[in-house]
Amino acid sequence: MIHAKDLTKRFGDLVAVDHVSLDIPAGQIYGFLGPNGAGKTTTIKMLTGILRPTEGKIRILGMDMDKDELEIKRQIGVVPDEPKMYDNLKGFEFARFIMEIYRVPKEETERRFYEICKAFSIDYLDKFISDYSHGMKQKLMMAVTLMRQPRVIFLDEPTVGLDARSAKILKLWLKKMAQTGATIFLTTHVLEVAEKMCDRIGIIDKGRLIAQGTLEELRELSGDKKSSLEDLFLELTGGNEFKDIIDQLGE
Ligand SMILES: Nc1ncnc2c1ncn2[C@@H]1O[C@H](COP(=O)(O)OP(=O)(O)OP(=O)(O)O)[C@@H](O)[C@H]1O
Repeated sequence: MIHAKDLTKRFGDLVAVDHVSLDIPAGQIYGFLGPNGAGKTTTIKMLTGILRPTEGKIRILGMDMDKDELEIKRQIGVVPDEPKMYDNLKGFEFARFIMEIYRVPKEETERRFYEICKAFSIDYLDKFISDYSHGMKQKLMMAVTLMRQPRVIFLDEPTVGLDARSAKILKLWLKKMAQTGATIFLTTHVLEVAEKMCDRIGIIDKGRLIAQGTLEELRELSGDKKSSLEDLFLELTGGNEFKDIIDQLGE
């Protein structure tokens, strides 16, 4: 469903994403982890057609990004870390606008939209988006994305800004969608989110995919079957310099 081969993005001399290859089948929740500036957002932007790769090939839902970019964009769902929305619209107007652009079956989608709003406690649809907090915008963006039931969904840091209840609902909703065959790609710094909900995890560092697999496979890679994802992550991305700092701090 999500397939990338040797995906690379250079910004001048900086190689932000360096020959990353991914193969994520239908029904899988894939967690993309990495330190700040590792290349997660740049990867998502390329996979969703927002940024053109310097090198590499992308296929989503069996379509080639070079040839079918518009159709891919019509079929996928994207929840960016900083959703850009129309400040001068009210929440329910924004939802209608999205329904029109994507030409979805209106009645059924509207019913699902209100069901999702209820689950996420979105009770501010008659207010202007300009008056929303970051978390309120994030939730509305999720609701208008999930109401379309896309078969492939990308979420950049989806739990940032969400309260504990909304984060829990989101996890359950995404799991339910994956069970019905949707493919979900999410980035997160919250290792607990990755540990609890992702079927497979990829770790990117300085643009390179340094490890990929189930939690079990990552544990085997480190040779310690009991490691937590936090230990594995720090071991893979930390280096000796980090260990020295931790030692100095007495951990
Ligand atoms: N438009 C751009 N122009 C130049 N450099 C960029 C641009 N976008 C990203 N970068 C650089 O590419 C690298 C990867 O950035 P990216 O935003 O993909 O990281 P990230 O893993 O999402 O980080 P974070 O966890 O902090 O959000 C960084 O060094 C960043 O400064």
